[in-house]
Amino acid sequence: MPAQSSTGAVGNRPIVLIGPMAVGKSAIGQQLAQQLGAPFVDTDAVIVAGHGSIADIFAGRGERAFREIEARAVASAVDAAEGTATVISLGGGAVLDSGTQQLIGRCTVVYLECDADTVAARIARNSGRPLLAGDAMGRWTEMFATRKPVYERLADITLDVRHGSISELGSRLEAALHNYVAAKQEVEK
Ligand SMILES: Nc1ncnc2c1ncn2[C@@H]1O[C@H](COP(=O)(O)OP(=O)(O)OP(=O)(O)O)[C@@H](O)[C@H]1O
Ligand SMILES: O=C(O)C1=C[C@@H](O)[C@@H](O)[C@H](O)C1
Ligand SMILES: [Mg+2]
Repeated sequence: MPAQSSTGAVGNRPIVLIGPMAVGKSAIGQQLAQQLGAPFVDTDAVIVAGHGSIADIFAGRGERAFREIEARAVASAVDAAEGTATVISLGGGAVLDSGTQQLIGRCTVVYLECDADTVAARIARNSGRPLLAGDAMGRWTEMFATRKPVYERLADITLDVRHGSISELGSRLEAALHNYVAAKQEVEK
């Protein structure tokens, strides 16, 4: 039995993780990539590597500039991943951009579904998320209410991440991807 599963069973499209802040996009994305033996890209990390901390970009250049940088980072990541099962974790607000919404139509989009109770402890330890400054939980809840319909509309797969460790959720996501790809192949026959 091989230690890692083949990426073939999860298709040859980039796998894009979306969802609100602190839901686990980066952690579960990295876990999934490791399981699949696939490349992993975290677009927030790409932005930080190229432009400095997200908090500094927001403070110095504003959210609008951040969103422009973010849209370019997502487009480059998706372009570079074309034809492969590269796992790409987006920032929580990346899908608000209409170009990004269109672009990830070429990918398998996974929405990590969560609730305020599950993320509360992680948000309380918040650091480096400028949009959660002040009343972090209030801000998270407000943003989630606005963004939830967008996440739901873009999702090919929805994974409930309210229970389970990062490695358990990685395994559940891999199984969900197998089912999704098999069902798609059946329809295309
Ligand atoms: N299922 C889980 N169990 C325990 N801890 C978790 C779980 N999922 C995520 N975490 C932890 O919660 C924190 C936030 O997770 P992560 O950074 O992956 O969120 P994110 O969705 O990428 O957030 P952002 O939108 O800000 O990038 C991290 O410390 C991560 O290790
Ligand atoms: O939800 C958001 O708007 C954000 C989420 C983070 O991943 C970062 O991209 C940034 O802090 C903004
Ligand atoms: Mg992240």
